[in-house]
Amino acid sequence: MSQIYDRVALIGLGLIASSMFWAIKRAGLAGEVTGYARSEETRETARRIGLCDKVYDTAKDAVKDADLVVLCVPVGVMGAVAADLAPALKPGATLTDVGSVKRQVISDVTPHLSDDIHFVPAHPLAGTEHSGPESGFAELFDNRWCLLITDDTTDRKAADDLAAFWRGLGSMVEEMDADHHDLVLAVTSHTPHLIAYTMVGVADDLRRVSESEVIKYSASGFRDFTRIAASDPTMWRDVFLNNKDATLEILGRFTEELFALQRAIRRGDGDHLHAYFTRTRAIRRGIIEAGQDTDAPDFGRGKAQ
Ligand SMILES: NC(=O)c1ccc[n+]([C@@H]2O[C@H](COP(=O)([O-])OP(=O)(O)OC[C@H]3O[C@@H](n4cnc5c(N)ncnc54)[C@H](O)[C@@H]3O)[C@@H](O)[C@H]2O)c1
Ligand SMILES: O=C(O)C(=O)C[C@]1(C(=O)O)C=C[C@@H](O)C=C1
Repeated sequence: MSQIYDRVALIGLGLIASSMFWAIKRAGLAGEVTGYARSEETRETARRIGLCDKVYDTAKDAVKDADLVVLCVPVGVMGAVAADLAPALKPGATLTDVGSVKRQVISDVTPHLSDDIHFVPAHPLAGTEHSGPESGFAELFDNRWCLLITDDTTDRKAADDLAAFWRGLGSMVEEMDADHHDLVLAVTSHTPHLIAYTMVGVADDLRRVSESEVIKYSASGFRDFTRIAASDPTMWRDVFLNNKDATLEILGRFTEELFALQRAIRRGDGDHLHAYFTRTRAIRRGIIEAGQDTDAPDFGRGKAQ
């Protein structure tokens, strides 16, 4: 892979930014990578572990002269962070983000940008339950999708360069519009996270099942739930507050299905349960046949079942 940008700035040095940094270096995609983190402690950690060629104390200094600026902060603060650094952006630069929600981020960020900045939002569909500057690794994006959000106002060269950059980071790239992205992710990521949070909360509430039993016997399905439910609370609070409509829509459908299954159990309607589980098994097999089970069951490195 060859260099795509002279200078890339990473804003917010957590899991995604640190993984991007190591993957940029692995592929030689940028001449120089600068970074900014809000807390002094994170900046110190970044300097200690060699995360970024240079770590700056302000976002404005980090983005100066950057050809690509990547916002890697929680969805709820994207607008405020963009407002802070926008005056220092180089004319003609591309601004992107990695937020898990797109429509709200676009409405929060766009008003702060002048016409000579090309904003191309993105979302890598890859993560772990870990966060912070020391949690990243170069392989995080390998063979995972990265969705670029484009429409007829998107600068074509900026989007094509960003797509090449994400391919260089290891991802497969597809373009999508923001509303569709938010609906798809509500189905495949956001609502499943809420369900995992709930199930772990239920187990915790159930005093008749002791904590040690929950730990001892959670070898399979529930263990995956506990991993998901260990994800960063700030990130996920922001996801739900900023993808409200799509999540509520999918959650409504989910509860209807759950009630139907509950009724089938109460009535002893085995045919209903069997037919339902047969349908869902076919979906799982379809995912495996499509070769997209790179992260299950133990995210990232598990073998497909
Ligand atoms: N973790 C995942 O699985 C995953 C996957 C894809 C996309 N994302 C998205 O990527 C973004 C970053 O997530 P992450 O997992 O790297 O989180 P993280 O918690 O590891 O890192 C986020 C960083 O942003 C910093 N930050 C928070 N508020 C800030 C502010 N006001 N100003 C400056 N910095 C601030 C935090 O200190 C932290 O260093 C989020 O928008 C998230 O939705 C996460
Ligand atoms: O494997 C995980 O930890 C994830 O949940 C990653 C995951 C996902 O739901 O697939 C989580 C949020 C993101 O925005 C993208 C990816």
